[in-house]
Amino acid sequence: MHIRIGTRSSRLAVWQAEHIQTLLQQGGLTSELVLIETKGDLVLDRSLSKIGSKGVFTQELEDQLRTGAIDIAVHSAKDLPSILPPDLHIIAFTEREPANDVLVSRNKNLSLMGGESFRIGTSSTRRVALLKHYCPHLTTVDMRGNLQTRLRKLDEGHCDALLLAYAGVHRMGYDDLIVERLPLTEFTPAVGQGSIAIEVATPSLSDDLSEAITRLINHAPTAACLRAERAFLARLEGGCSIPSFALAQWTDEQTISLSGGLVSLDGSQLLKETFTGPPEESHLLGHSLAEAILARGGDALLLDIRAQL
Ligand SMILES: NCc1[nH]cc(CCC(=O)O)c1CC(=O)O
Repeated sequence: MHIRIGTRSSRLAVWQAEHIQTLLQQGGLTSELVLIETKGDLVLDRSLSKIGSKGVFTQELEDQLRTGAIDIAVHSAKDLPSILPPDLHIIAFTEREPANDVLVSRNKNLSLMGGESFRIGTSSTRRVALLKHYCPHLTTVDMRGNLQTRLRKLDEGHCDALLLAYAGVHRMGYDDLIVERLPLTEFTPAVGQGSIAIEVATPSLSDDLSEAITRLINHAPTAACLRAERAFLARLEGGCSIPSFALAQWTDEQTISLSGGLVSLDGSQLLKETFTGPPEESHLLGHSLAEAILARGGDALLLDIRAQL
């Protein structure tokens, strides 16, 4: 059967959809891309938290899944809300790229820990808050738009550097512009960063086809990690706009370690915990992490964050 793949039309989104297309092709499945604009692509003059907390980059693709205009939707796992409506499901997560953030600049001498002050372009509440916490000497410049737009703004002098996900920078072939790889322990990524997710609507795709796609694309170790991270985010009822962070990693064959937490928007308060457990209990791991963070003052912090966004 021929598969219609729904994707946003940014270069990164199309790269990711073509990557999925290649994996399907290797299993003998043909496909085509259907480009769909989302609110997050069209509204560029407001921060994501102001546009709406959930589904900014996914809603229009989900609408097309439901009408049957597309068979699968390809998203950055990071952009997919942690709680999906009951008729929508994730059937695969690709093997994760290194999940860390990177500093991108034309100036090779810049470093976050270098002590000198410069301007970093980012629109992510997590990155702004972590920068305020760990690097208070730096300033941030609000910057929306796709990777190419941000690089153009960098070149036009709106900022001195960008803070971006390694995965996107690498997929776009901009590795040469990376001047620093940020440590996962301090700059813990957003839930799902570095993996690509396949979403389907229940009645429109046959079980056989769905299973075939899962077999070709899903990376089980990554999926176990993302289940833990997404359970954490679901318990916080957070979208991509709250300054939360979490990363699950395999410690050995049997165990997953999940570190994550919350940081206040001004960076003054940072809550972080690590939980370890078996992959079959990854959901519980995420839930436990969230409960621990909420109990340590995260509940009040979340209220505060929501009131300010
Ligand atoms: N919200 C934007 C977004 N969504 C996914 C990625 C990068 C690719 C990935 O994490 O898989 C990016 C860009 C960025 O954060 O730098």
